[in-house]
Parts: sequence; structure tokens; C-alpha cells
Amino acid sequence: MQLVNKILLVSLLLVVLPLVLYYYFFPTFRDLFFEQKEITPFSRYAERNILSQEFHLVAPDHLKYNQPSIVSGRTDVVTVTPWLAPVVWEGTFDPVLFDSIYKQKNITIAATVFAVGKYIMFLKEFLETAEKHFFVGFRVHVFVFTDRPNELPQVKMAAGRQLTAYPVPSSKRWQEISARRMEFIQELIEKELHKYADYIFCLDVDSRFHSRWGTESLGGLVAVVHPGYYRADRSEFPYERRPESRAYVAPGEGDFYYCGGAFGGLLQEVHQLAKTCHSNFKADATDGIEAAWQEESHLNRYMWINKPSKVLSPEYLWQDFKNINPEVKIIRFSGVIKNYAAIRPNV
Ligand SMILES: CC(=O)N[C@H]1[C@@H](OP(=O)(O)OP(=O)(O)OC[C@H]2O[C@@H](n3ccc(=O)[nH]c3=O)[C@H](O)[C@@H]2O)O[C@H](CO)[C@H](O)[C@@H]1O
Ligand SMILES: [Mn+2]
Repeated sequence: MQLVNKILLVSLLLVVLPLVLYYYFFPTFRDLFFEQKEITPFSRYAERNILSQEFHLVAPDHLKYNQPSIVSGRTDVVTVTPWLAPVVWEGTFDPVLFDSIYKQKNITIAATVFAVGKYIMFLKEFLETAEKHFFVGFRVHVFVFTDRPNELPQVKMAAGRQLTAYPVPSSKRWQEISARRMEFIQELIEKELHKYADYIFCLDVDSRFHSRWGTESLGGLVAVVHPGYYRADRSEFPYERRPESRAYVAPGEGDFYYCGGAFGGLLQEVHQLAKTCHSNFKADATDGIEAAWQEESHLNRYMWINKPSKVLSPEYLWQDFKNINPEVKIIRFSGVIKNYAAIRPNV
């Protein structure tokens, strides 16, 4: 009897043990039976816990700031879109509160700026004024895409802020420089930024900061309303109007006309935007069509379908040649007056 028991035990072990070892060391089988991963719509955010980062707004206890109101506030401008995204105007947010919330998240903000050909001359002022106004007190990494890395200006940057040159080819057409921005932004995110950056803003270099541009501008997908068209009827917006183009916006459609010179948001969102605009731009080129305002047209098409979760008022990209309207209480960032013929490689 005892011998029968022993034989049974040994033969059981001989069957069970290889099975256990097999399931343990053979990952596909193991995954299949033991660890089947749940694919959720949010899994692309899981790695950096980005989603909670964006929506979990924790304020420090005992922070003192002005009492908020839901019955008084700015009445001269619209501060929310029809899809209930905030429109950021001076007087609609508390900068101290915002900074305290985002300080606790330990975020890194990347900024991209293109300085190809003669446009390198704008870089010094752009960087110097960014030091004074752009996410002061936060970790900021500025990437300059340029064909002249040796001409990078010397600008003293505060602790936690850095500058990196990213070499790109020169071009004989300004349209191509402007349009290829989406391609290089996509590449930078895939190669580098995904490792550590949380948010990104993509900005025109021929501009300067004049006042605070800070954490109030952060959001999933962030667009700036163009200063030239924010009072205009949508029929006047310079969208791409040829249906053959992938940037086409039909008459009677489109929310706002957004700037190509400033946009941003969470890294994942901007990656999706850059990838889509780049591939649509390329497909258009194969068909022999270039949208009216290059990547700005593609961006506007993208934002019509993918509504921005935060809209920045034209305070965030004004133009120096424009008279200031009364609803604009502050100018944060503005394009300088320039002589196109003197600085662009073609006219
Ligand atoms: C306020 C705003 O929304 N501006 C848009 C408008 O700008 P602008 O008329 O201001 O165009 P722009 O000449 O500033 O070109 C856009 C950007 O491309 C880069 N660049 C351009 C030419 C060059 O030789 N070297 C160089 O580096 C540079 O970063 C510049 O800031 O129309 C362009 C047309 O496509 C873009 O959509 C811009 O974003
Ligand atoms: Mn510009």
C-alpha cells in the first residue's frame, strides 16, 4: 500500500511539476492564463499617470487667496466655449492658486521654437523674455530647432531651466520651414520628450513675452485664438477652403481661428496633433496641394474635430502692429514687427 502511495505521489509530481514550470517560464501561456492585461482607453496614459496629473487638482492646505465668485467676474468677454472649455483671459484665474497646485505635481514643461536661417536673430529676445515670464519657477526645457547651432545666443537661464539645440536642415522656402515643424515636433516627442516631459508648447520665434504665461495655460489640448480674427465672422476665417485638401473646413463650420504660432498641451495630445497634421500635410503634398496657411490650416482642421480642452485668449499671442482692444487687459506674448522680405529665404 505504501509503495502504491509513493508511486502515485511521484507520478503526480512528474506531471504537475513540468506543467507549473512550463506555465511559469513560457510568457505567452502565462499571460494567457494568469495575467491577461486589461486594455482601457486610458492605457496610453498609464505609464506616467498623466490622466490623474491633469485632472487631480490638489491645492495646499491653508493657502490664502481671494474668494471666488460665480456671479461676478468678467462680463466683457466669453470665458467658456460651447463645449465648456475655459477661455483664459486676465481676471479669470488666480495665478497664486494655479502655481501652488502645479508646484506639487513636479512637472516638466517643454517648449519648441524654430530658428531657421535669419530667424535666429529673434532667438535672444525670445529666450531672455521667456526667462522673465514663461513658467517662472518651473522646470522648463527649451528646444531650438535650427540650421545654425553655432549661432545660439548666450542666455543665462535660471536653475531647472535648460536650452538644447536640435539641428534641422535649411530650406529655400519659408512655407516648408513653417510646415515641417509638425514633423520635427513629432520626432522630438518620440525620441526624447516622452521620457520626462509632461506638457509641451510650440511657439513662433519672432515673438517676445511681455507678462506672465504660466500654469493657467496648462491643459490636455491647448489652442490660442488668433488675434487677427477673434472678432470676425467665421466666413472670414482664412481656413483652407478647397475640399481636395485634408485641411478643408467647410463654410458654416469651424469654432475659432487658432494660431499656428502657439499651441500645446499634454505631451500625448500634442503628439497626436503633430502626427496627424504632419501626415495630412504629406498626403496633401503627394496630391500636389499645399494648404493656404500650411500647418496652421491643418491645425485648425484638427482643432475643429478634436476640441481643445483649454482655449487661450489672444493675450497669449498678440501682434505688435495691432492696436490693443479694450477687452485685452494684458499682453503676454506678441509677434514682433518684421520685414518679411529681409528675413525670409523667399517672398
Ligand atoms: C501668429 C501666428 O499664428 N503666426 C503664423 C503665421 O506667422 P508669421 O507670419 O508670423 O510666420 P513666420 O514668418 O513667423 O513663420 C513661422 C515660424 O517659422 C519659423 N521660421 C520661418 C521662416 C524662416 O525662414 N525661418 C524660421 O525659423 C519661425 O519659428 C517662425 O516664427 O503664419 C505662419 C504661416 O505658416 C505660421 O502659421 C505662423 O505660426
Ligand atoms: Mn511668426
